[in-house]
Amino acid sequence: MSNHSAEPSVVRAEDVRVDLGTGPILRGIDLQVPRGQALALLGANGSGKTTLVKALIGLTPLASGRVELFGTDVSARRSVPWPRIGYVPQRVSSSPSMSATAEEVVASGLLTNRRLRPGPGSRRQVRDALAEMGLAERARDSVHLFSGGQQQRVLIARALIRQPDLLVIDEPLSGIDQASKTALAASLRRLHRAGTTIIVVLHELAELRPLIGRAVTLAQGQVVQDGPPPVHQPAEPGHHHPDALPGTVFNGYPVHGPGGRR
Ligand SMILES: Nc1ncnc2c1ncn2[C@@H]1O[C@H](COP(=O)(O)OP(=O)(O)OP(=O)(O)O)[C@@H](O)[C@H]1O
Repeated sequence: MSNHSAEPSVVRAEDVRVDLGTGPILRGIDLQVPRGQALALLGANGSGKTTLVKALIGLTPLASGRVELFGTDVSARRSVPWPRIGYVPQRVSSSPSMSATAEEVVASGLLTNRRLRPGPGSRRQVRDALAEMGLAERARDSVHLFSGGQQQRVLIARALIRQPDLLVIDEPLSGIDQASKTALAASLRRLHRAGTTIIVVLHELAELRPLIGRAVTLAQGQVVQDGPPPVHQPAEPGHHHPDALPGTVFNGYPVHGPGGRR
């Protein structure tokens, strides 16, 4: 990985631990994300992906450790640079057992609007953001009429409206229609080319594979793999591909195939 020592990393997490409920959810997380990187956070259900992205942007308190955003310590959660962050929480309907709370959805709007009063150019910005997500024609329609994928794109447009330096998206591909997946992948590629740092929580790389430069895999609250995106990935996280060669790694897990097989 190249060393961007001239400027602070967009994200720098050191030995992060998060405790929720009865025990540790994340342990010993070290993560540096340089400017302009498109990073996928992979891992099985419950491995801690959502908790990690929320900890990185100050929405979940740390039990110990430290997080810096753009060189500023945000561990105390008082100095999170909201205007530079676009956050799109996990869709409620994509995960009924671990749905985003109303607070989280509201927080995502706060991150977007806290320092911005709608000004003379705001309508244009809204239209531009919706157009970016392929929804220019739907600007005046009520979102409860939208498909899940369209609603997801509206949320992303809300995160994009002020052109954040860091975009954090939780499971954008889950349960959305193919047109929305394609539109989303194209939009994220454009943002990446424009220099936006992107952290995206995914079950599988799928349509976003061409975008992703680095994949970090979590298992049971710890980083178990960090590097270029895996070449092959099983459809079901945590399941080994039947053609896996011994000693290879799929989705972050070493594959121990049968002895003499090549
Ligand atoms: N507020 C909470 N209180 C107690 N436990 C929690 C809380 N939030 C998450 N957890 C637990 O922390 C673990 C990690 O959850 P998290 O949502 O971060 O995982 P994930 O990798 O994003 O999973 P998924 O892919 O299902 O969204 C799970 O065991 C979950 O039950």
